[in-house]
Amino acid sequence: MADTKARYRVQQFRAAERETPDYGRSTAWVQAVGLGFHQQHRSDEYVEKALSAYRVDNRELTGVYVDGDAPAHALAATVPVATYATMRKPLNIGYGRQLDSRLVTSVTVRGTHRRQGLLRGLITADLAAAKDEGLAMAALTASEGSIYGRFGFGVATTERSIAVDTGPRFRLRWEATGTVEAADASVLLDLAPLVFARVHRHTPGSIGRQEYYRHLASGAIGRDGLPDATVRCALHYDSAGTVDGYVAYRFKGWDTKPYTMEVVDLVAATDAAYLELWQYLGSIDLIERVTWEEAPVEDPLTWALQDPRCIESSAVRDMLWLRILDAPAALAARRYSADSRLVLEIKDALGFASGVWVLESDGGAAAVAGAPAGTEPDLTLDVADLGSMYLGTVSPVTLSAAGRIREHTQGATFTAGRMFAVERPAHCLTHF
Ligand SMILES: CC(=O)SCCNC(=O)CCNC(=O)[C@H](O)C(C)(C)COP(=O)(O)OP(=O)(O)OC[C@H]1O[C@@H](n2cnc3c(N)ncnc32)[C@H](O)[C@@H]1OP(=O)(O)O
Repeated sequence: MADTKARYRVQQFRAAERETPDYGRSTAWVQAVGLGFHQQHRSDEYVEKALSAYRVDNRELTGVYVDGDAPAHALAATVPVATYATMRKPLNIGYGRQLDSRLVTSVTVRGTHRRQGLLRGLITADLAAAKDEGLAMAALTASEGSIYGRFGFGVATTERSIAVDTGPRFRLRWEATGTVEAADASVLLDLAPLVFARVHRHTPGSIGRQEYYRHLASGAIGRDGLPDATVRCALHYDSAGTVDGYVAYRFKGWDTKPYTMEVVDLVAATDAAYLELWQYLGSIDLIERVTWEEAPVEDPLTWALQDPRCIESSAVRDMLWLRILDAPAALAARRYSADSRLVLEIKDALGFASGVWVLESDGGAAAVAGAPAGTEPDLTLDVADLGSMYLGTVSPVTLSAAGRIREHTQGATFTAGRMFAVERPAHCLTHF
C-alpha cells in the first residue's frame, strides 16, 4: 500500500471477547463488513456470536483506518474503511491428501475509498506473508468473477442452484440401505461437525469448515444472528445405526408457490446417505419443490432420478478459487492419476510461483524440480490456470482451447488432464 501510507493505518487483531478493552474495535470491524456487503446493521447479539465463532476459527482480522479524525456526523475514524480476514484450514487435494491453506474472506473497501489500491495492498502483503509462513495455497470464494484473477486466483470448483420438482414424477432408481429419521435441529450442533469431517476426508475440493456452519445447520444462528426456529432436520442412519448424513431445511411459507422446502445444509458421508436424504426430501407431504443453492454441478441426483428433468438447474457458477503460492510444494503435495513427465512454465504477475518446473509422477507420487536452464516447456500457463487445473475440475484441453494455456508439446494438455484428475468430482460445500 505504498501510495496510500500517508492516509491510512493498518491494524491486525483477533476477535476480542465482550467486556475486554478491544471489544469496540472488533465490533466496529464486524459492522464495517456488514456495510461493505450491504447487510443490515448487526445486532449486539449477532456481533457477539460472530466474534465468538471467529475466535474458534482463529481468524485474523485486518482493518484499514483513516488517519486523523472523521468529519462531524460521518462514521468515526474507529470504523475501518477496509476489512480483510484470514483463517488457516485444510483443503482436500484429492485421494484424501490435505494441504493447509490460507483462506481469505470478509474483503470490503468502503465506497468512498474504492479504487485507490487498498485491496491490492492488503492481498499482496497477505499472500506474501502466507508464503513466508510456509503455506503453498491460498483460497477464497468471490463476490464477483472479475476481481481475483489478476492476483493469481483461478476457479477450482463450481456449484449450481437447483429446484427439484418433488411431485409424482420424483422417483429415484435406488434401493434404500439405511433409514432417515426426523430430529430436532439442535442435535446438529454436535453432529454436523462429525458428519462433515467424514465428507471432508473423501471429497476433493472440500475446505475444513468454520465454526459458523454448525450454528447455521442447527438453527442456532439465523441470518439476523437470532435463533432461526424455522430450521428443521432429518438424519440418515446407515445399516449399523450410525448417523452418516443430515439435511437441515426450512419451509418457505404458504405464500411461496409451489410450496417449497429450502435446503439450508445437506451433508452426506456416503452415496446412500445422499440419495436417501433426497428420497426423504422428495417424500415430504404438502411440498411440491425443494431448492438448494449449493448443489454440485456433477450431481449423482441427476443420474439417480428416473426423470432427470425433475431438476431445474440455474446459476452454474464459480465457487472455490485457488491461488498457488509455492508451485513445487503444491505440485509435490498432489497424488497423480497417471504416470508421466511434464515441464510446466508458470507465469505469475506477483512472482510467488513463477518458474519452469519438471513434474514427474511415478505410481501416483510426484517428484518436482526446477528445470535446468534452457529446458523447453511442454506447457506455458498462468498460475491462476494451474489453480483451475489443480483439482481436475476443468480439463487443460479446454483451458488451451480458451487461449489460456499454451501447448508446446502436442498432447501435453491431454496428459496434464489425466495426471491432475481426482478420484471423484471436486466439490466444496463450504462458503467462507
Ligand atoms: C474474498 C471476498 O471477501 S470477496 C468480496 C469482495 N468484496 C466485495 O465485493 C464488496 C464490495 N466491493 C468492495 O468492497 C471493493 O470494491 C473491492 C474489495 C472489491 C475492491 O477494493 P478496491 O480497494 O477498490 O480495489 P483496488 O483499488 O485495490 O483494485 C485492485 C485492482 O482490482 C480491480 N478491481 C477492484 N474491484 C473490482 C471489481 N469489482 N471488478 C473488477 N475489477 C476490480 C481494480 O481495477 C484494480 O485493478 P488493477 O490494479 O489491475 O488496475
